[in-house]
Amino acid sequence: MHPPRILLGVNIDHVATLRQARGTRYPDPVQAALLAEEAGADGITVHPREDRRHIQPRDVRLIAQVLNTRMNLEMAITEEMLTLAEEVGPAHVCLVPEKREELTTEGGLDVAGGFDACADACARLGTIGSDVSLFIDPEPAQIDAAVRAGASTVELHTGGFAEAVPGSAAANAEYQRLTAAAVHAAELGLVVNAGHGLHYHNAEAVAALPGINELNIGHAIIARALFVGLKDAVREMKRLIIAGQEAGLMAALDAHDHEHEHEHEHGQER
Ligand SMILES: CC(=O)[C@@H](O)[C@H](O)COP(=O)(O)O
Ligand SMILES: NCC(=O)COP(=O)(O)O
Repeated sequence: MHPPRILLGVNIDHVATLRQARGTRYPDPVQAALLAEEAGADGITVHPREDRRHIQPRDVRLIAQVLNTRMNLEMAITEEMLTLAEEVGPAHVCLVPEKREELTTEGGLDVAGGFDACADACARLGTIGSDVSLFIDPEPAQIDAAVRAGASTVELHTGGFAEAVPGSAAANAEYQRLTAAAVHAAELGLVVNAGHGLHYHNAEAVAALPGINELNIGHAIIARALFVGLKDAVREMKRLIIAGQEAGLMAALDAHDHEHEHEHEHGQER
């Protein structure tokens, strides 16, 4: 049976980055969210940061009122953000680590190290009906802790893979790490998403990882939109990740057939 088609969550933070750079009213992330949906986005991701560098709480409130798909609210575990989540009631919340001085999210949430805060946030967000995801490095200990904390989903941080030189030993090692993590998380019953730093040259490979439910992609799509328009940028990314998922499924089938042939040959030798 064919698994469900891979989903694309479009992160629109960087529409707001451009607006905040000049303090104008445009470009409007609300408009971006609706255009992305029209082009086939399966969900819209927003990450209001403590320093308000891009998406503002007001954007989050407005977007929540007009979305036709679902909101994935990325947030640090702070009282202010938990209160915002309770107010807007997003379908999904992804808990992320946050540092003011970072250019972008540098690592995954340390669920094992900050277990009580994560488990409390999962329980609190569960009461408003949000599915809670934890944005983690592709490490078995973090995946195990995510299950214990009560999360339904993990988002594997793909930054290590995205930043490695394509085709290098480091990129291959990161890819193996992501593969093992995706398998491990799925075996534990978690929904497995992935994201961060993905673009038009690496997202297909990540979509081919086993059992990926959704990729969340922002910066590259908004950047591409400058040249081709937001709708085409979303459509292109969607085509790429669906092709990646298909390629991953074909490769898994080939590997499975190969294994059976091997077993058969060895069986006959005995
Ligand atoms: C948590 C995560 O993966 C980030 O990708 C985030 O949503 C991007 O944040 P910035 O765009 O603020 O770097
Ligand atoms: N969680 C990842 C995300 O929302 C998008 O990250 P990026 O594509 O902007 O790096």
